[in-house]
Amino acid sequence: MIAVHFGAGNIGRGFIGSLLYDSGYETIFVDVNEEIVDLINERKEYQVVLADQSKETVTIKNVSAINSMQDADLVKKAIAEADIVTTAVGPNILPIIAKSIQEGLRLRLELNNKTPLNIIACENLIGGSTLLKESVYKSLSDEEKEVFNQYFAFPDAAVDRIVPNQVNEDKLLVMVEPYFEWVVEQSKMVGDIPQIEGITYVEELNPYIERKLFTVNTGHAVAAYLGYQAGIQTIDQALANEQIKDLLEKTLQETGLLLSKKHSFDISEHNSYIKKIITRFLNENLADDVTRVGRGPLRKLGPNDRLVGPAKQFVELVGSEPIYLAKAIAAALNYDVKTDDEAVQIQNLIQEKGIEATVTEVTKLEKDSRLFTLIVQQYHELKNKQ
Ligand SMILES: NC(=O)C1=CN([C@@H]2O[C@H](COP(=O)(O)OP(=O)(O)OC[C@H]3O[C@@H](n4cnc5c(N)ncnc54)[C@H](O)[C@@H]3O)[C@@H](O)[C@H]2O)C=CC1
Ligand SMILES: O=P(O)(O)OC[C@H]1O[C@](O)(CO)[C@@H](O)[C@@H]1O
Repeated sequence: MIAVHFGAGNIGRGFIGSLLYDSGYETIFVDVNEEIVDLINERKEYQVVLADQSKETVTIKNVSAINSMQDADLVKKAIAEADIVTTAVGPNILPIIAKSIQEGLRLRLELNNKTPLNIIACENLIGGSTLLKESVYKSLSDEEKEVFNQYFAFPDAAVDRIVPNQVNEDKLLVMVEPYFEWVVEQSKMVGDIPQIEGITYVEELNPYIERKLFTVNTGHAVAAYLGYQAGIQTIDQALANEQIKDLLEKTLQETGLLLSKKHSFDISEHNSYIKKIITRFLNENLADDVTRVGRGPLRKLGPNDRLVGPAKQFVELVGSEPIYLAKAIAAALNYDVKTDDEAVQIQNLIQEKGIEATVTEVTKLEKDSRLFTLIVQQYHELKNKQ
């Protein structure tokens, strides 16, 4: 069985690649990083180390890699023969890889490979595979769309495993947290369901992806932005700060209230989920940099992402003001890491147009709506304290 996986980075090698190997797949990574591609092809294996006291190490074999900048034809051929295609490249890269995927799927049909194929985007966003599908389908004729619909599917997924920036001498080795969760929407799949150890198949993904994005990723973002503001370097150190931990817990109470209302989650079960996540953040073996977790604030402040997404729904469903989410949004707006292009863009916007126009542009919230006003107010409060 062949898996083609786009993105041989932290999640690609440390999570998806590892589960594919455990399940008997030969994995062909597709990446643009020449050094990583060459190393994978040279060694045909790499190691994954658990970030706990055991430091258990597993060797992932049956791997090779293609440099999509140099060997576009090989990528197409690999897709034409694949049994599954997965991605972990980052949401902004999905439209870029869509062209290779489209060409690979076309070649597959030309070669008369009629085996149904599922393409799963393993990214931190709601509807990642759906977004990829839209990009792949953009330039197809109506006739081609029909044929594609018959043989190919793009089931959405939620992936959860913390894999920090790697600082190892061995460039292929990845240190990962022991915990992982990979949930895939079975109702949107075609053909036989891939037997991959570790995937949980569900009929409807929305409750799972919202639970994960609005708890793990919201909580992580709060720790990152408040940690950065306090001059703290890593997530575990941010949580050692009582004030930050308290604000994080209060923010997750807000998202928890919303989630339990919307998806009828049992409150005490959800509180245990929150506790478990906070314990994961406290893992000092990860030494997870606040600037990795806070990266891309423009995306993270998007209308449906981990901060503004739950804040909007909180106003609608709970009917009161999500004060702690608003504080986190204000901290994200104030995140000014010079090496992060999106943080620089936000700071330039604030400089040029002011905070109100920036909130409108970045969050797409209606000006002077209840949430908009709350965020602007929290931003001014934060600036007054600095
Ligand atoms: N690191 C983590 O803990 C988690 C990350 N994710 C998600 O997984 C995705 C990947 O994140 P990471 O692995 O951390 O990032 P990463 O930066 O380690 O890996 C991304 C990889 O994609 C490659 N890439 C970039 N452009 C490409 C292109 N055009 N074609 C093929 N490959 C390309 C990069 O060279 C890199 O190797 C993101 O969407 C992230 O939100 C999800 C859960 C956990
Ligand atoms: O990968 P993103 O979306 O930039 O955000 C970082 C987040 O993703 C993770 O890497 C994994 O869920 C978390 O560590 C963090 O919440």
